[in-house]
Amino acid sequence: MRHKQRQALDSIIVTAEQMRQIEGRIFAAGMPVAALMEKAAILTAHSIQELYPLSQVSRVGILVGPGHNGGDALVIARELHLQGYNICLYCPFSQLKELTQYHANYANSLGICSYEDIELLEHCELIIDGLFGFGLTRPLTGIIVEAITILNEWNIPVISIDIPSGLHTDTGEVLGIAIKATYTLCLGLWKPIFFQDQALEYIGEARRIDFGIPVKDVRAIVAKPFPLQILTKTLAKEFLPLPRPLITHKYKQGRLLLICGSYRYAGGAILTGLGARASGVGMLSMSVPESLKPLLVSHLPEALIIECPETKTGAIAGLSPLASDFDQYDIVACGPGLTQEATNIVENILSVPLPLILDADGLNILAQRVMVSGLSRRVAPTILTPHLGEFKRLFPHIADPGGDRITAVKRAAQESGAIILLKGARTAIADPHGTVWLIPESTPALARGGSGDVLTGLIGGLVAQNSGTQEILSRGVATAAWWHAQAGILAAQERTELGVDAFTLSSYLHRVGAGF
Ligand SMILES: NC(=O)C1=CN([C@@H]2O[C@H](COP(=O)(O)OP(=O)(O)OC[C@H]3O[C@@H](n4cnc5c(N)ncnc54)[C@H](O)[C@@H]3O)[C@@H](O)[C@H]2O)[C@@H](O)CC1
Ligand SMILES: Nc1ncnc2c1ncn2[C@@H]1O[C@H](COP(=O)(O)OP(=O)(O)O)[C@@H](O)[C@H]1O
Ligand SMILES: [K+]
Repeated sequence: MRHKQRQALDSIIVTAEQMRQIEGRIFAAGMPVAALMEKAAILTAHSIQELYPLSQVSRVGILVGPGHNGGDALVIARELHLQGYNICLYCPFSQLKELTQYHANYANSLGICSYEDIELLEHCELIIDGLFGFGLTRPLTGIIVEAITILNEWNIPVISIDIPSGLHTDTGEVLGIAIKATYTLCLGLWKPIFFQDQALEYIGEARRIDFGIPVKDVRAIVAKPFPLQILTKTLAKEFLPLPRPLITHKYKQGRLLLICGSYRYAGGAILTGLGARASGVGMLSMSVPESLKPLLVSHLPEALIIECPETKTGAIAGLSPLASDFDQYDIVACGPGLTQEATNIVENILSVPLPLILDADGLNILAQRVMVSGLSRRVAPTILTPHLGEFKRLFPHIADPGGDRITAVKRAAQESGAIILLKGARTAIADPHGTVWLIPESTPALARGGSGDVLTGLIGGLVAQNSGTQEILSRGVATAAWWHAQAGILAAQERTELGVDAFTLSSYLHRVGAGF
């Protein structure tokens, strides 16, 4: 049980303020500050030694800041020195926090040299960045900016302690300038920065150092349901409808209606259908313009393809009676490849009393008609899956979603009453109650036309098999996004990042489940 609770810390994200409060509880309960620093820094030193053993690297430059990030750096400096590494420190600050000053004095007594000129570290084979951690709130200036500018131009691997110095812990914003790390060793608990697109190129590869923060202290500060959560493999596994019940039938395994496609964007409909197919959904129906029916049947023979009357240019003009019998479905997904001509389809579908996913042109039409504010009046939940461009059109007043994406998606969900999935390198999913799910890893191989269509079908098919409260629904959406990203990673490993077209991606989806 306690092991499971510890494991749960893998999926929690805390803000800088929450981290401060958790730390505060530990200190108030009697843990000496120096002892906690020692625990965290010793484990960090071990990780550094694993990554860069003495057999490969001997000259190590360590950047020491004025606060406890600098204190960690000095404990690491001492340990690596004692192990035989050749250490030199860069510390341009005259005032250090008391504990940091003690460690600086001791490092000095061991004969570890310390410089105020960054150029003297140029011949190091590894740099450890302990300038600033989650205590940084104001922009860097002066000599530190110059030092980081020089350092970022060197071709030396950098390990950042806790976070790359110069980044805001919560938003991932660059405060003046920031260190570009090769690895970042996150101390204790994951922070939002690790899931903010704008910070990713500074973080490099991220690892968490679990130095034994008591679960009860985390629980006391971050109440359930946790406001920021990572969709881990364990959580995804719990949600996938595997194994299937022995006694079941197709109508019990989810009934999904996709409304998609046009003469212009016929491929989008196929890809959405293939995403849905991979979800294992029991019964897939697809409403498409009538002239596309033969094409869709040839690609998705198992699906019920419902032909709809079409406009002169080949967009859906209206839903046929079969597609309008909404008792037959558990969920509807609408949008990929519709074109903006299908305005009345989107307007009408909003009044259907079923969970509804809107993507692509579904979103564009929603934005154009300024219908977002009406979503909260829907009797069933709505799921919007915008990329950044679509998000800006839907929520033009929400400040710079390219910056602090986590806050932006949370606000959008709270304002609209919909579940919002904001696509990106780290896709974020927010529900109207304030929970945000983050997808911890993905691949730029997915940045290709059509991969979003596959995602829409996959979400629809998965959620159709396990719909329920809004909480369950948002977790289902997040699980589908995790699944999609994992399939991308798997495909990119085998075929390089250039080999993951959307059709190929859809053919890798089933292999993710097979790996469980
Ligand atoms: N969370 C935890 O439980 C633990 C945290 N530890 C370390 O403590 C760090 C946080 O330490 P602190 O709160 O001391 O903060 P930091 O070490 O992150 O930096 C804050 C210090 O930098 C100064 N400062 C802030 N902005 C500045 C600027 N623009 N220019 C120059 N100086 C500036 C502040 O006056 C303060 O002294 C973490 O990142 C981590 O490395 C560890 O020691 C062990 C345990
Ligand atoms: N740099 C990236 N890293 C990881 N995933 C990405 C990246 N860029 C895009 N993606 C993913 O690819 C998909 C693209 O979707 P979208 O833009 O809707 O494409 P389309 O509409 O052409 O199908 C999303 O799931 C998104 O998260
Ligand atoms: K740092």
